[in-house]
Amino acid sequence: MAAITIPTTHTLRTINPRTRPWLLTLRHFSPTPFSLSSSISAASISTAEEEENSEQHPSTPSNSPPKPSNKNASFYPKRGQTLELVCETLAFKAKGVCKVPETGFVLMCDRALPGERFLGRVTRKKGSYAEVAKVKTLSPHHDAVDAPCEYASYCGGCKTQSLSYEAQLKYKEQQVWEIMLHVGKFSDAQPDFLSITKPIIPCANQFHYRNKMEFSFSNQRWIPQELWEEEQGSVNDYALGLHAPGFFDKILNINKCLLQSEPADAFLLAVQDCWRDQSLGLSPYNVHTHAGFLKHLVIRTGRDVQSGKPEIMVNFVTSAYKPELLEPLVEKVSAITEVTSIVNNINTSVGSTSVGEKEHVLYGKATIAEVLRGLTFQISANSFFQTNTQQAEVLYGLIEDVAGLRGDGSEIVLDLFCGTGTIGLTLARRAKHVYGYEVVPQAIADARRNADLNGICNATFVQGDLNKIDENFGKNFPRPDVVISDPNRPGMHMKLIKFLLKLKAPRIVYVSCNPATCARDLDYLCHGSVEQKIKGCYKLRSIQPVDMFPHTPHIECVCLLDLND
Ligand SMILES: C[S@@+](CC[C@H](N)C(=O)[O-])C[C@H]1O[C@@H](n2cnc3c(N)ncnc32)[C@H](O)[C@@H]1O
Repeated sequence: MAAITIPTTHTLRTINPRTRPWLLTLRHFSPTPFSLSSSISAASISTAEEEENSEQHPSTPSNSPPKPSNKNASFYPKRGQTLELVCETLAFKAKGVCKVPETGFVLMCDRALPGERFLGRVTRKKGSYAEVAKVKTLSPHHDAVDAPCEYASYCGGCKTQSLSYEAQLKYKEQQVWEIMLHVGKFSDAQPDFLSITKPIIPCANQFHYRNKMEFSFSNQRWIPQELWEEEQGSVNDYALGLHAPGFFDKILNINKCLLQSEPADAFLLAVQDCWRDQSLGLSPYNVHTHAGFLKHLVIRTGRDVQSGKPEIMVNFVTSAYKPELLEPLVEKVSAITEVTSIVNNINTSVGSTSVGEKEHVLYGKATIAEVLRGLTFQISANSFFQTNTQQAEVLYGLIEDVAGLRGDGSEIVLDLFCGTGTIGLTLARRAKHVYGYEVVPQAIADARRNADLNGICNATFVQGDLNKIDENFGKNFPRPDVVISDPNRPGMHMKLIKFLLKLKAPRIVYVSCNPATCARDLDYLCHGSVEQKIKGCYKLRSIQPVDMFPHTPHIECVCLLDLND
């Protein structure tokens, strides 16, 4: 670890947030028809999960990519063509944006970083832009630093480890700005836009910040081309690790991950040391043939709330319930001091999800504990809990600030997508009552238990699918003073947006882990949509990006909306 230079929080906070010089560069970008902005809106909402959801939002930018302009029609790359390119900036999901000289045609390249000159092969044409795969770097990117992780150049987890942290922050902030303009349809000509979009809050710990990591087992270890020679003659083809970028069936074997907690890293190594032992007779799951037993290993780190010592929860996800098969492995790893819980989720589906249809406790407790904003939370294996505990303190502090509760115990809070109740329970201390809604039954059970555990009596948690609400939704709680909405990546369903526009709560705090769907939903809430027959009635007061996940493309935002007068 000595090789990692971690900038101090102090240094990071001295990036001058007020001047934000990148804004000048950005303004130069915007007037071209095939600017970064059009590529962002075209490429923005495209994870499988989100595509599934996109039917609800026929006008999402992903469904209507901008038409090529005449200027760009003069150049249209052919699939398989190799081009020499320079990456100009980073767009959403940390895709490198390049332009063909003279025509300005946009090409997006995964893992190309700003300033990098490289050869790229056109892999896909997507209407107004094309995607390229990097073939060879010709000269390195700007703001380059040595990536401390040995897997950084081929692991699907981190994409920007070799970019200085200051530069990562700059591009994240820039992406939020661009998305709010081009997807959210807010205007930077609006005099207060600069004060509405707040500077990104850096993460104090840039390594070992994750309290949860999910690794996959595979019977076919993926070896990157660079390592072919080195790995020749490897005895075992089995892998336990992370996906190669863009592949569901290629697993890179990983012995340590600099993003997860140090105890979790030691635990991973211990599992790696024994799971292939032939005497155990354990087979990894094959995603093609669907044969095999071990699917995923999920490691969660919490702490003993009394001593503060780290505790580990292990979740073995298997294709069948065969506790006798797992027994020898469980015996070995339960000897590790930090391990306080081992559960087994049984997932018989052919999909790659780690959530089981059934869960069995194999050792210790069924939950793990964590302390957040002075409250204790018990978390089950399948319940959502913010993955970066330390930065969650910062995030929840912000949410509390913008929620602006008077603190006299007179106000009602509606906590949508409440998970284990963390946000609602931190606000309950200042509210009259909190009503939380969440789809995962285990998370609701955790939320209720967490309320009891912390002696909170003014919170009600209800299990339900917020994508399937009907006209009865809203009849079981009084009109809220503040709505907190913290959806997962697909954002809010149109039914929920329509409900909120009818409910007209004075204030909405929208917490988002996907700026593209966030911008789309803010557009609906503020500007409405002729297509959706909705009239916006909110005014955007602030957008605060928060970096919860250094070295990855993920960006969290806390947005405040006030009801129009
Ligand atoms: C980003 S998490 C936020 C959880 C919580 N607010 C927190 O900070 O820990 C999103 C939550 O939404 C839940 N969720 C996803 N889809 C949902 C749906 N259709 N209806 C209700 N809850 C849903 C997930 O299970 C998850 O707990």
